[in-house]
Amino acid sequence: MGIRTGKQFLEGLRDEREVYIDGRRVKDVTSDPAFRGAAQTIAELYDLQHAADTQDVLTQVDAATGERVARSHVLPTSKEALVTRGRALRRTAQHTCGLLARTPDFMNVGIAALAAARPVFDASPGGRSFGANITAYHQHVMRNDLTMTHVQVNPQVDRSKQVFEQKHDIALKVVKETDAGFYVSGSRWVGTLAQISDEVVVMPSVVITNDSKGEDYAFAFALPMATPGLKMVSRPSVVPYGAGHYLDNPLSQQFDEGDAVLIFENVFVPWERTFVYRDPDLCNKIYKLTYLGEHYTHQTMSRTIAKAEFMAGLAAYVARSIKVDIFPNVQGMLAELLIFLEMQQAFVDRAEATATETPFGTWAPNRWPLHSAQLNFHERYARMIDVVRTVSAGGLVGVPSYGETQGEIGELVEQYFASAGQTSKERIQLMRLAADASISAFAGRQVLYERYYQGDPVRRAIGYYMEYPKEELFGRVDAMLGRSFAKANLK
Ligand SMILES: Cc1cc2nc3c(=O)[nH]c(=O)nc-3n(C[C@H](O)[C@H](O)[C@H](O)COP(=O)(O)OP(=O)(O)OC[C@H]3O[C@@H](n4cnc5c(N)ncnc54)[C@H](O)[C@@H]3O)c2cc1C
Repeated sequence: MGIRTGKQFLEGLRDEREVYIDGRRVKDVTSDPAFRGAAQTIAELYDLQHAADTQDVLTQVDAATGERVARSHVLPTSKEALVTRGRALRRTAQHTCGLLARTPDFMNVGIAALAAARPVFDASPGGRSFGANITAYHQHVMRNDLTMTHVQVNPQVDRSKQVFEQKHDIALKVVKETDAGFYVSGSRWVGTLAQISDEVVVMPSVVITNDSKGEDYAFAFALPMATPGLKMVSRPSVVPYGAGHYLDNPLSQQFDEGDAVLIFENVFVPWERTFVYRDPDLCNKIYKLTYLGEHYTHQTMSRTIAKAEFMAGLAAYVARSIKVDIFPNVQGMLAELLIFLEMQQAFVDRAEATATETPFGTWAPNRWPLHSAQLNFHERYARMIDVVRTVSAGGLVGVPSYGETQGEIGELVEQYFASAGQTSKERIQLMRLAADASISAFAGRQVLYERYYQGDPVRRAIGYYMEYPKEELFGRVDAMLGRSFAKANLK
C-alpha cells in the first residue's frame, strides 16, 4: 500500500474500537468533539506525505516494493540516512509546533529500532523465537502506514511494592496460554493518542524485578485498537467544546492528542504478534540492547526544537505587539528563550554529527546530548510558559472571546481592544493563542507531558549519572592533581 492520505487514515479509525469518555462510549472518534481536532491534525500529517514540497522530505521510495514509505519507518544504515530522517522529524514537528507530541513518527522510529535489533528477540527463555515477528510487524506498519500508540507503565496502586505484590492486582498480566497464543487481563497506562491510533504496542514494562514472580507481567506485543476485549478509558478532554469561539482555544482544538488507560479483558494475543514473552530480564534491558532510547529521543528532541521555536516566537510576538520589548528586563527574558532554542538545536545537531554504528549495522544518534536535552527540557518548557505569561501579563485575561468581535457589541470591541501594533481582532486572536499556550488546561497538560512522557525524570537522571562514561573526566582531574603536585615542588 505505501503512504496513506489523511482521508484513508480517518476511514481506518471508523471501526469497533471501544473508547469511553465522560461516562459515555464514543461512536466515531473522527467526529466526536473530544477527538476530531487531533484526528484531523494527524490526517493533515498524512496529507503532507503527498504534498509536492514535503513529499521528498518526509518519505522515500522503498527499494523492495517501489512504494513510498515514511522516512521515520526506515532503519538508518548510515549517518547521512540518520540526518535525513532527522530532517523529516523536524519538518513533521513544525506542522504542529511540537504541540501534538505523539505524531506517528514517534512510534515509527521505535518499531524500526526494535526491528533493526532483531537478534535480541530470538533468544526467549521459553525457547520461542520472536525475531521474525518484530521484522514482520515493522513491515506491516510501514507498508500500511499505520499509527501506533504504546503503553508501558503498570498502574499506580502502591509504588512501594513490586507489581506482583500488589493488594489490588490490576496490572496487565498473562492469564492463559494456548498453542495459538496467550490471553491477557488487566490495565496499562497511559496511552497517548490511543483513541485515534490504529494499533497499540504493549511495550515491556522496564521496572520489573528479574524474579520469576514477575514473568506473568513481562511481555511485549501489538494488537489493533478494535481487538475484542480492549477498552480505552479516556481522561476528560481539554477541548472546551461546550462554549466560546474556535479561536479562543486554537491549540486545544487542534492538538489535544488524548491520553487513555487501556483495560484488557481476557484479550487474545497471537504468537505472531508477540515480541517478548515471560522475560523480565529482556524487558529491563530492552532499551539498551535495541538503542530504542536513542531513536525515540531523536524524534522527541527534534520535536521540541519546533516547540521551542514556537514558544520563543510567541513570547517575542506578544512583547512586540504591546511594545514591551523595549525594556531590558523583557529583552532578557526573550533572550533566555532564544538561548533555550539554540541549545535544543545544538543538542540534536551534535547527536546526529556524533552518531555511531550499532552492532546491527544501523546507525544510532549519540545518546548523551539527546538524553541531556530530554532530561532538562521539561524545566525549560515550564520556564518558556512562564515567560509567555510574564510578558503577556493582564493581556491574557484582558481580552474577550473572539466571538465578541462578531456579537452585539462588536463595534465597541473593535475600539477598545487594539494594541500599539494590532487591531482589536488581531490582538484578541493573539492573546487567546497566548492564553491557550500558557494558562489553559491544554497548557497544564503539556507541562505534565514534557515531564513524564519518557518516564520519571528523577529515576532517569539517576540512570544518566550511573551510566555516563566518566573515566575521561576523572582522568582530567588526575592530570590536574599530578601537575599541581609537580609544580608545588614538594621535597
Ligand atoms: C501526559 C502523559 C502522557 C503519557 N503518555 C504515555 C504513553 O503514551 N505511553 C506510556 O507507556 N506511558 C505514558 N505516560 C506514562 C509515563 O511513562 C509515566 O507517567 C512515567 O513513567 C512516571 O510513572 P508514573 O506516572 O506511574 O509515576 P510514579 O512512578 O507513580 O511516580 C510518582 C512520583 O513518585 C516518585 N517515585 C515513584 N517511584 C519512585 C522510586 N522508585 N524512586 C524514586 N522516586 C519514585 C516519582 O519521581 C514521581 O514524582 C504518560 C504520562 C503522562 C503524564
